[in-house]
Amino acid sequence: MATGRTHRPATRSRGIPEATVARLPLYLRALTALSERSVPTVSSEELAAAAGVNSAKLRKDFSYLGSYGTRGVGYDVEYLVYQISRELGLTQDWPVVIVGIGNLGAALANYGGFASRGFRVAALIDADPGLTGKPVAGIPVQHTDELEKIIKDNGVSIGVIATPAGAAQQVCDRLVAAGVTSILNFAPTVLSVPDGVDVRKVDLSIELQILAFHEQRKSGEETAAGDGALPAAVTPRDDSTDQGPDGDVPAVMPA
Ligand SMILES: NC(=O)c1ccc[n+]([C@@H]2O[C@H](COP(=O)([O-])OP(=O)(O)OC[C@H]3O[C@@H](n4cnc5c(N)ncnc54)[C@H](O)[C@@H]3O)[C@@H](O)[C@H]2O)c1
Repeated sequence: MATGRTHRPATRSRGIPEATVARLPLYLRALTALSERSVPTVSSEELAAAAGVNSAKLRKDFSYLGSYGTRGVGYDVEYLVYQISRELGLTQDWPVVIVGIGNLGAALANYGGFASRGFRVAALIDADPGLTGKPVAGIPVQHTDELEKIIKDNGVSIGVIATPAGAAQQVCDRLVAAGVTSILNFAPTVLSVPDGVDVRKVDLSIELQILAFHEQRKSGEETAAGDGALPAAVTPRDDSTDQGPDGDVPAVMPA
């Protein structure tokens, strides 16, 4: 559920659009579930439904991979798993460091889903000397003094930041200077990075705010429907009557 942007052009150098890249993990998750059930082939419609994507978009996405499926048979599940994994760079092991081993960092360290997807937690790093040497998820926490050495020794290119917002930029700068080129940022702050460094931001509160917006809109529509009126989004506007008492235009949310 990563949100945010990567510092990359909209189309990757190999011609795969960034929006397609963002959907590949959705296909992979659906395909992995089919593979676990030993399903040999899948139609574009079935896979699109399982991934929550429109089937025409799926076919277009797969054409970038050179995968067109077989008419009447569909796509070979195992081969597509391999193709997408290869395209996403998941056929190799990616050592990851997590910086900031508080509530969130510890939860991430304990998350089994990283390893099963080829992301090995190589080290846990925290500035609190009281945590140094303490095992979290079986891995002893190391002090930030060791950050550069840890990155170099483990060949780490992906860093996860789970520190307070105030420390995140400084941690990011150190990670980048040490050779990290991809950052997953959980701290609620915008990070500045040089060209060539990808940042993805995860922010649950932003996701919740977007849901709140939709909830508000839905309840507005229900109220309007309950009143026997059309939902606000489709209520025809009558500019002669919808001015508020002091001339303000009432807040009607456009569709
Ligand atoms: N993205 C999300 O959806 C989401 C959800 C929860 C929390 N958060 C954010 O994640 C961060 C961590 O939250 P938490 O609840 O785990 O906080 P926490 O206070 O439990 O843990 C923060 C840890 O960072 C360490 N730290 C502080 N400065 C550091 C530095 N310079 N270098 C290395 N480590 C340092 C602290 O010692 C502490 O162990 C916060 O920024 C919080 O806002 C984001």
